[in-house]
Amino acid sequence: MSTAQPVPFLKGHGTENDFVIVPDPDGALALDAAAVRRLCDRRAGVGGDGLLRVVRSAAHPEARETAGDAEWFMDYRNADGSIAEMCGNGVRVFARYLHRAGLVPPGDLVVATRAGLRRVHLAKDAPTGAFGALAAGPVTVGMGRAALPEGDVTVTVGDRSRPARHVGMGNPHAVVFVDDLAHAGRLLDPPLVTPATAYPDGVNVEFVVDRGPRHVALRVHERGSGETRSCGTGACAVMVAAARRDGADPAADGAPVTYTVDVPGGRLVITERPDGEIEMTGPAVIVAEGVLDPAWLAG
Ligand SMILES: N[C@@H](CCC[C@H](N)C(=O)O)C(=O)O
Repeated sequence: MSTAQPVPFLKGHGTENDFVIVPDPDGALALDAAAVRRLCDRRAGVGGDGLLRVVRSAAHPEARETAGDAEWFMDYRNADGSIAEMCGNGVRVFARYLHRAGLVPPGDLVVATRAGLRRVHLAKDAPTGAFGALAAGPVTVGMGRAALPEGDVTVTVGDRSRPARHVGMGNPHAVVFVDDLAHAGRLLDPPLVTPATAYPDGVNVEFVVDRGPRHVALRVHERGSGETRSCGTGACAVMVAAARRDGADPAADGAPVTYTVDVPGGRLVITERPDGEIEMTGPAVIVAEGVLDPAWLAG
């Protein structure tokens, strides 16, 4: 990327899935994969599981057509610089940033993502922070509908192979039910997922245990980021896979179903409605802001 000016940034997280936030309203920054990797580097950079570039939809070629419905586009990148369609924790943090920056009022807003439009609700009566903006409090996101492609998928970690459920949440997921989250091992390397043709663009893998009635816990290995402390789209994929396994299908039952999904970095509450829409509620926190040295960023 090239710029002579200091570049503002913020750091935030949602259930400890952490992000570098780069406001770029006019789409002026050419933020390439190398710059994203530098920013997300936990030792030599700011550090994050991913990066949220905040761009006006009208200023981004992938979002221009949706500018009438959503003023802002979430340009999400994984820590390795790759592009992803959607980030569930990220979109809550993105909305928190927009409000903190005075770009949207609390209440409802629509954010454009590569997976389509996402409706976000920022609670109006949440606690106020030092800058007079909503500092905390839950954020609810309409995450769209899950896709449940047919076909068997297998996930292998070490010498152990297990069946998995393929769930699409705008991005790809393989959900594996296990007896003990420790059995997933250290998850330093991406689990092997077969057949490879099921996921031509890679996959996020969630390992899930039961905690109680309609209450599960997960660990996740994210495509492009490694093991993270949370994944919002992954939690939604897990919720749907757990509901079907438990015999709950809101479209057939005519009643919503809600699961609590614990992640290493906190808790998400997820509801699937009879029309198939999935709503996720969880925290979104901005922890710092500053400026980047343009010379460092240029590499
Ligand atoms: N952590 C995110 C998902 C980020 C994208 C993912 N790694 C992918 O490549 O699909 C979330 O909260 O959903």
